[in-house]
Amino acid sequence: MAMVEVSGVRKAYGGRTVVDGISFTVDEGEIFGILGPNGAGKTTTVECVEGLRVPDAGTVRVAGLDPVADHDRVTRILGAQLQESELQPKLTVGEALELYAAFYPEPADRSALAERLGLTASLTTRFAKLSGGQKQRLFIALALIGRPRVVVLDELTTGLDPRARRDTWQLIEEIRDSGVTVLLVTHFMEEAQRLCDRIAVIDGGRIAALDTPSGLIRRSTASTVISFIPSQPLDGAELAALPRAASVATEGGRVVINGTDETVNAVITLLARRGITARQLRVTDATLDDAFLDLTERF
Ligand SMILES: Nc1ncnc2c1ncn2[C@@H]1O[C@H](COP(=O)(O)OP(=O)(O)OP(=O)(O)O)[C@@H](O)[C@H]1O
Repeated sequence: MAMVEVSGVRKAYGGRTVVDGISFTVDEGEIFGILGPNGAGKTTTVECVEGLRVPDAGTVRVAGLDPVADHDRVTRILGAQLQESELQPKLTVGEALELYAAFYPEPADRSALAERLGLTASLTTRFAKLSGGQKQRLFIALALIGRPRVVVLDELTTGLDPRARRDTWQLIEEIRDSGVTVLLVTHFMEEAQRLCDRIAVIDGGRIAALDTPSGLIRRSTASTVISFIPSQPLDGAELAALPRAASVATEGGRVVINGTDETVNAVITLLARRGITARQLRVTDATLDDAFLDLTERF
């Protein structure tokens, strides 16, 4: 079942279109990622899903409900992560949980939620004194306090150190495992690749691609990376002209070519023809990072 349906949504600010006909559905129980460069229209899109913004055209449904017309019912189904500025610095973790629990008719058990998010020891700590990771865990707890069926997490791990980020990823997976659908806005390829079942790549207010992480890598023109140190210098233009070569770079004597299997075969043939040996030859799958650059540049 589709938990979120976005269909032909458009939004302009002061005559400038920033969301230009976006459509996607998020199935119940999946982690759906929205990935895109700065200013692509990601936040505007999810704010339409949350009912915080009204689309100029198109429709949004959350569990079949209109987030604007059925705002109260949608608020009970959808948990949104707060922005930092929305919490009083003097509020303690326990008080914040109590305050937000009061908004819902059947809130989650506060102490169980605090325990699950590793906040039990910080219940009496004021918001201003929490670390970045603790703040993010509190925001997740507040998004879950109403026992939502879907949560929207917008750039949740920005500013966290690598360990806190990985801990947060684990939490997001646990949320999904508990049956909650997750709509995740992120800048981090590694995060999207690790967590998301499907990803919509948004660029310039439009969907540039929508697929599983491995599907996105496959569909990019740069799904394979071949790199080696040639025994003699090679002409970059000649390499760039090889079949399906998407990019060619030289990094400290090492030639790095993004392309497809066809490119790999062509490189090997070229080297053999020239009698050039390739030292430290490596052929690897491209990462989502490579695919993202390729997909957003092409769009
Ligand atoms: N209330 C507003 N009034 C005018 N312009 C806005 C408003 N909100 C957003 N914008 C502009 O709309 C564009 C899309 O913004 P949005 O926040 O949706 O992008 P984003 O993909 O989430 O970007 P980022 O990754 O930088 O957060 C940006 O150019 C932004 O400056």
